[in-house]
Amino acid sequence: MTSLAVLGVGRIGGECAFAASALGIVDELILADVYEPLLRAQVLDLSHAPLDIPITTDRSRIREADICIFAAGSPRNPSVKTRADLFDANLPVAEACMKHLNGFSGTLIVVSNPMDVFTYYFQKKLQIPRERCIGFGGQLDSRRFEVALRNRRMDGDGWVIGEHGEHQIPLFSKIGIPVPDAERDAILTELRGASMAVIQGKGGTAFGPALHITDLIRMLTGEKDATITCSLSLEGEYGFSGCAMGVPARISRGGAEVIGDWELDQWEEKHLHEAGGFLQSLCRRLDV
Ligand SMILES: NC(=O)c1ccc[n+]([C@@H]2O[C@H](COP(=O)([O-])OP(=O)(O)OC[C@H]3O[C@@H](n4cnc5c(N)ncnc54)[C@H](O)[C@@H]3O)[C@@H](O)[C@H]2O)c1
Ligand SMILES: O=C(O)C[C@H](O)C(=O)O
Repeated sequence: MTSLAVLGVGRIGGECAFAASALGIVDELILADVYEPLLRAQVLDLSHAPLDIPITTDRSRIREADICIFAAGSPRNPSVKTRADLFDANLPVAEACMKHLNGFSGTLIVVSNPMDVFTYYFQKKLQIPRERCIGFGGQLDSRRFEVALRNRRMDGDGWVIGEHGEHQIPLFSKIGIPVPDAERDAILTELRGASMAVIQGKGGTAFGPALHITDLIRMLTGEKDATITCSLSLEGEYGFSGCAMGVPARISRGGAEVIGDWELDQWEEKHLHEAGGFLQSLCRRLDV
């Protein structure tokens, strides 16, 4: 039995609730949103699907959930340049959602942006083990990197670490062929704009993140073990603490275990240094 709570059932939260139920990987949904008409509509729409899944909107049940997705708060629109620009808009939302999570002992998947910042915020505020407070974004960024490589007829595993945002770092050293710095920079620029192209065309990203998140849920329920990149509070790994950041991690039923010994090349080290400094400065603004 796996119960999934979703805090914020807008575009991505709603899509995750639907995908996880349709794929049969959760047995109960606990849905919450401040906008009651949307919440009612999502429950109704799901109940009209040929799915046999109990759905509750009783917020007091969130803290009992096995897995909770935090997807509440504002998304970007074309005039919001970076995910970090959502900090001021979404911090009060995270603060408001804290009350539903007091005593939570499951695994929190943080989706709302700036995702790395809220991963750190919830892990520290809730004092849950860092293995059980996982920021989602690395799987999506890594996939986008693979697509960019494929479009250039370069095959290889696309690993992306760092911030889920402008300071993301595609790991060119892991694809097995040398890529000159100028081409790395061009690909990085393309990756920074990858989701904005979706936001401009359809208002927000949904299919990509939702299916990666269901995959993460499968790992957390023990259906499969895998190595992915995700955001975790760091305790000195890669030279950083005082922030959460995308790093390689082994995911299993126990949660996410940081893999701290991946070797990076000079270009990657330089970008990682900038990413860590940037996230540390954002996290210092939190009252944790
Ligand atoms: N990490 C990722 O890869 C990723 C992918 C997609 C979206 N996002 C982020 O997820 C967040 C949500 O995006 P979206 O497109 O679903 O936006 P959305 O506007 O469609 O949905 C957000 C929902 O949050 C609800 N909400 C606001 N305050 C709340 C509160 N205090 N309690 C409960 N619900 C509350 C709103 O009513 C709304 O329904 C954004 O910050 C977006 O940037 C991250
Ligand atoms: O880019 C965004 O604002 C949404 C999300 O973080 C994404 O990467 O799809």
